[in-house]
Amino acid sequence: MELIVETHNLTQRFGTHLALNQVNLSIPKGAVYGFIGPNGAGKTTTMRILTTLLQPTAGEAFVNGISVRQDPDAVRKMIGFMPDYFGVYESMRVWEYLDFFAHIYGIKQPRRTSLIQELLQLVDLTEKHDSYVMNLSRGMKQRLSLARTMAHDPSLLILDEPASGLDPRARIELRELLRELSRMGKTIMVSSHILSELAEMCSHIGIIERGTLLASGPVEQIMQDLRPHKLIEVQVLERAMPALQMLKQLPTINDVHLANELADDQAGGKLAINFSGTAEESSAILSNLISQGFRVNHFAERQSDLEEVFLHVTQGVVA
Ligand SMILES: Nc1ncnc2c1ncn2[C@@H]1O[C@H](COP(=O)(O)OP(=O)(O)OP(=O)(O)O)[C@@H](O)[C@H]1O
Repeated sequence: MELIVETHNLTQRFGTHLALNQVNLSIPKGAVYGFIGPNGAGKTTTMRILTTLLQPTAGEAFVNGISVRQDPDAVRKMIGFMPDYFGVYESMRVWEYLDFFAHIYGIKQPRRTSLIQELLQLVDLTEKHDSYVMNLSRGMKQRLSLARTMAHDPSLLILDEPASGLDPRARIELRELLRELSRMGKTIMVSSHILSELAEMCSHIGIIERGTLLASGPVEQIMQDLRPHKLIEVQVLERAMPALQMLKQLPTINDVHLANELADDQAGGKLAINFSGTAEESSAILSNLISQGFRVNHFAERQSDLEEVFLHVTQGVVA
């Protein structure tokens, strides 16, 4: 597994306050890495170090194997950073805003003009080419800001709380955009203090609290490690009671109960399975039901699981 971000005992002090405490991050190339923690956990501080805006007190951070301390210029070329504030560009037109940043990145004409068209198309703002930034919605501003971070074609995007303050539609649009960027081969590190904002779009997550990295890795693995007990919901079209009896016999199941009242023994219904096995074992439960003639029309792990992992790991303490 090739890593694009690696930190070794990364530590940051502000006076006597320990904002990061020996953080060891590993982000594989191509990952969508959700960096999650409550307010004040140290997310922005980590991102500022990775983007070379802040020198760490101790420890090391590498991007594509290059040290942020030793060669910050090379690191900057590989990173697109979207901070959690937009900045004061309200009286610029959309194209001027992108032109300004592309110019700073050293992109010459006529390439700059075509690049602006490409970036606007990517973030679905082509029609806003001549609009003033101040007239854009918050979601549009976020997408424009994201377009800006892409101007020099970086391989790593670091996005600080991009979904904060967005309405549900804008959030979905942002999620789609991040998926598209991921398909284009970008590695994305994205922070939030709300896990559900990130849960569906991340391949990996890191959970940080009070400067300490509590867990980090592929989403599935974190779920497996931190919340061995899962809840599987099953719905059968009929014979819920016999299905319950059958499931009780399976050795991989800790407990199973009916999740709704049944009209009679032959009625269909919902079952809730408490289970701590692997994905293969959960698939075997489904095979068992089907091979014994039960007609299953729903079989799923409960969606709130990741949220529970987060609550379980963090204590919700604000530093
Ligand atoms: N320049 C600074 N000087 C002093 N303290 C700082 C500075 N920057 C951050 N801190 C402190 O370090 C801790 C971590 O802050 P950081 O901004 O990294 O948290 P965060 O996880 O990004 O939180 P949020 O979700 O609120 O943005 C906080 O206690 C914060 O007050």
